[in-house]
Amino acid sequence: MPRQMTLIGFYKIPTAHYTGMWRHPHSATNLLDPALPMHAAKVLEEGLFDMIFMSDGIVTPATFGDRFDETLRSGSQGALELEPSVVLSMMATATSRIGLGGTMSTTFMPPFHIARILGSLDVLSGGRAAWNIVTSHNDVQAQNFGSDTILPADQRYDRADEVTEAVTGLWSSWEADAVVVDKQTGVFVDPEKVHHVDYEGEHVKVRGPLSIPRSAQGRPVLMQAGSSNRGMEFGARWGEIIFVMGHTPEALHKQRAAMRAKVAELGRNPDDLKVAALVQPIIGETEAIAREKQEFIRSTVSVDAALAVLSAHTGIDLSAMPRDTAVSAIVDQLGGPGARGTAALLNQANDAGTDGITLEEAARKFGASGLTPQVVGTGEQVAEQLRELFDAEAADGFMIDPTEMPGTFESFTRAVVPHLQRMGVFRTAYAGETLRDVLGLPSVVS
Ligand SMILES: Cc1cc2nc3c(=O)[nH]c(=O)nc-3n(C[C@H](O)[C@H](O)[C@H](O)COP(=O)(O)O)c2cc1C
Repeated sequence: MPRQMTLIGFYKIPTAHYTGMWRHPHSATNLLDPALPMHAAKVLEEGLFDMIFMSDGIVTPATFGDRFDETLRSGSQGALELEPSVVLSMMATATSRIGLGGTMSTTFMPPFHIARILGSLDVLSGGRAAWNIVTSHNDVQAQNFGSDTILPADQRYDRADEVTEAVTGLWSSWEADAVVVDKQTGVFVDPEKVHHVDYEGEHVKVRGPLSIPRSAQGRPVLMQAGSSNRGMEFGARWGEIIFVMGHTPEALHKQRAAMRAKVAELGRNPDDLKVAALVQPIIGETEAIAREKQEFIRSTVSVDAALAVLSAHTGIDLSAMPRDTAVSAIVDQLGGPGARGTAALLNQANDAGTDGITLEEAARKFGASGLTPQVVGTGEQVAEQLRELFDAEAADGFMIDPTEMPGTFESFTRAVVPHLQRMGVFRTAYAGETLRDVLGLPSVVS
């Protein structure tokens, strides 16, 4: 079978990367009704997506003007953040095949907690869970978890290695056939097939075993999105799906090749890694309608809301900075935790213009898509652009960044997926029951 594309839907409320998503006339308003995430998951399952994914920021962003006011007032990213595993559990009950990806931070969550929550989701969903492993970014997050400051980035990744070793150890603490449940003999679980983990690192310590058996797919799929050298090293060791952001096909191709090379260096098969690029599709009945939609999105960006998100991402309070400051001048200041990826993206956006862009122009771009590349056109044209990126090996698949919730998922499923299928780059039926089967990833034995 020819190489098949991986598709992941980014479920995020009130907004994903387009700061005005919740205000879009086609977006739902029942944001706290479980019917909304359940519907979104069902729509993506109809479109045979590999997974629905939820990120988690674990803080109300408050860098802009040193207050959370603009974030909350404008409903920009982080204004509302439901705990992913709870929402994913509801999605699980509404679906039977689609993967369920959730984010948990290795910096703040103990390994037993992570292993148990995602392990439970994995067991109860029939082997459909995935863990987006993040190390978090800043002190304000740490302040929600009992510390004044966050560990330095490299130490966070050292801790993440230990937490992931412990979590995967816990997920392996029950042998596959440990559960007996034989009413005749009265044996519930074979204790010979359940083992302590006795993990002891510099940062974490856990005895185990886990209090739940293995899932149908052995353990949840591991996802990651590091962009620093240390982050990529971590991703190469653990990642089965890696998220990337790139402004050009060349930049994406380079990132994918670099990740595959690092994976191979560690003795893993690079084909066991799916590199998923973020894209924001804008789909119209005609190309002209799609362009109008793109312009509508651009024109409804709030510069303050975008600057609030950008401030949170870079760790720099951009509230008092003159709007006509050249972006190149700001990029030079971006050295803080979590800022490198944003700085690199701003540089790419900047390079796209001949004279460079101002802070206000950057905020308008950032507020429309978070600098995620927009893919604009009819369903067929969007499918064609994705197929080109896929065929050029710029990515193994895509994370679909919505501009309307759940409208983007509905139009993508109905207008784009059939063309991808016709082109032979996307499945026409789910292969197998578990997420690992669907992704074509090896099952976990040990
Ligand atoms: C698509 C995508 C989703 C991400 N989701 C989260 C998230 O939910 N929570 C989080 O703290 N960081 C998230 N990140 C940030 C990454 O985990 C990572 O920290 C960032 O890309 C910077 O890389 P570095 O950690 O190597 O510096 C995400 C990044 C991308 C590209």
